[in-house]
Amino acid sequence: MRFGARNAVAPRDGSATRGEQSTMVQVRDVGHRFPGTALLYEHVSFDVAAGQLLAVTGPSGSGKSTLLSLIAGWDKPTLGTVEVPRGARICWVFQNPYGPCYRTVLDIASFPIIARNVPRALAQEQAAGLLDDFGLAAKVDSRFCDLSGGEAQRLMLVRAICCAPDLLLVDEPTAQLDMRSARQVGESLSLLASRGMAVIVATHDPFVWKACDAVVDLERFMPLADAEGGAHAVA
Ligand SMILES: Nc1ncnc2c1ncn2[C@@H]1O[C@H](COP(=O)(O)OP(=O)(O)OP(=O)(O)O)[C@@H](O)[C@H]1O
Repeated sequence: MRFGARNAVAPRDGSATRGEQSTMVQVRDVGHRFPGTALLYEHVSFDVAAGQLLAVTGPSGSGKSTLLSLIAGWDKPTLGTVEVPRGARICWVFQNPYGPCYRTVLDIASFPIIARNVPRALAQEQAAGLLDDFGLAAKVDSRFCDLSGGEAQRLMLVRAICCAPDLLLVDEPTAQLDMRSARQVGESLSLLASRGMAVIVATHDPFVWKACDAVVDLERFMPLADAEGGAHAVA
């Protein structure tokens, strides 16, 4: 699929038209530079609706993580606008899985649910169901530090769902994973989107691209590429 930079990401199941979907992120004509540096990119425009999975790719240093932080509201774009509905819950999954070594997988996953005042037994039941969905049923009693890299990354995704976000931002989730684990993470991200959240993942990984509704390649938005004939988003 190839689409113009201003178009919405295609509906996941093809059933809804663009107007019927709730837009979670609207990026319009965005360009960004840090003080004293050149523009990383310009004229970046796309929408992401609830239930959609979008990859942001580009060479190292092209500004993938920076774009996520503009969407999260941590930074303001130098040019253009980024809009996320007021009150939307945003969750960020970092590149390196992190957790307390001696806590169990079930403890780590259920904590955000317990923190919303759900009784512990019910929270653990909900978390256990999600861990099962993400292939971690056999690991519920394992300690965090005994998990493989892929398992730990999938636990971070489960934990993110347990925070009940509307928008999930995921930064390079497969950087240290083998192909099988990378494919599993791609499938897990797709599962998250199918449950109704908007998911944006910064990634170089073709296994993750495959799972996505669309891919925005920042290389096409670098000022030089623009001078050579215009910017596009591709999928
Ligand atoms: N606060 C900052 N001040 C100045 N420059 C910055 C700042 N944050 C990031 N940069 C620079 O902006 C560029 C884009 O960084 P960013 O981390 O967004 O790239 P990336 O595409 O995610 O890279 P990678 O794939 O290597 O993780 C880099 O050259 C980086 O050094």
